[in-house]
Amino acid sequence: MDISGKVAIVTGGAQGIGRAVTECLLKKGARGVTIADVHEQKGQETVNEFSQQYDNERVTFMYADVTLKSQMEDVFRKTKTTFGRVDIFICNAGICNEYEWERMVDINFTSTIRNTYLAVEYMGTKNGGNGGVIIINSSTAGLTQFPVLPVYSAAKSGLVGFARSVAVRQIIDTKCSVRIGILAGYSSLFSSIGFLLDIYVYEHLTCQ
Ligand SMILES: NC(=O)c1ccc[n+]([C@@H]2O[C@H](COP(=O)([O-])OP(=O)(O)OC[C@H]3O[C@@H](n4cnc5c(N)ncnc54)[C@H](O)[C@@H]3O)[C@@H](O)[C@H]2O)c1
Ligand SMILES: CC[C@@H](O)/C=C/C=C\C[C@@H](O)/C=C/C=C/C=C\[C@@H](O)CCCC(=O)O
Repeated sequence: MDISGKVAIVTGGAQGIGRAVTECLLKKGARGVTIADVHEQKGQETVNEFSQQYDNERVTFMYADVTLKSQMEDVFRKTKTTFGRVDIFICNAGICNEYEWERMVDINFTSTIRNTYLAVEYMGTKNGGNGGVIIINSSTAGLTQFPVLPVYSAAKSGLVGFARSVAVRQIIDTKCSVRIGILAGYSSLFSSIGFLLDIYVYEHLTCQ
């Protein structure tokens, strides 16, 4: 995809993968990128750094919790006002915490679906948008079992099922010119998080 002149929203872009994707979009010539994240300090730091490196008119931070519809609506509305359009939605924000599994399902799964529909509403040609691309950040844990992170794995599997089904039916492509894709990355963090998170599963799923 030719990124030049395109406008993107990246959830969870204050740090980690979302930050790297934001930088990649800027390097490839995106006209504007909005980082939507709950980590205000990191978000501002990232924007300050990228503004110096790339051009301060091209990247902006908005405090937004992906689980709150009104805040995400604000993100789409303001991005459109600031940059004139929205072409790319990187649905990346996520947490990994089996102790707070209900919140994890809300952030990693439920909100991703809600915000995908919101993105289609804003980018789709049906409502006067230019069409676009949605990328959902799942995980290899969504393609296979992950014994130490069962709920994380379930939520990420759900995203794969959702994106595949939407893509195969081609509803949003044909009616709205919006394409959907899914990322399923692996990790180099296992040696540290694997041990810590296994404790929860041990406490709750064993009968000893
Ligand atoms: N790191 C990996 O190895 C790996 C591998 C595969 C998939 N993933 C997925 O990639 C995505 C990003 O992972 P990461 O490693 O960069 O994580 P990270 O913790 O470094 O960054 C996640 C970002 O999401 C933000 N965030 C969390 N909850 C939010 C909310 N409710 N609303 C808005 N923003 C919120 C955080 O503030 C943070 O800036 C996640 O969805 C994760 O599941 C990560
Ligand atoms: C959201 C915060 C982020 O930083 C946390 C990421 C947590 C996990 C990374 C995950 O997305 C990748 C998972 C890949 C799993 C693949 C297969 C497993 O079965 C491998 C298990 C390996 C092991 O047990 O050591």
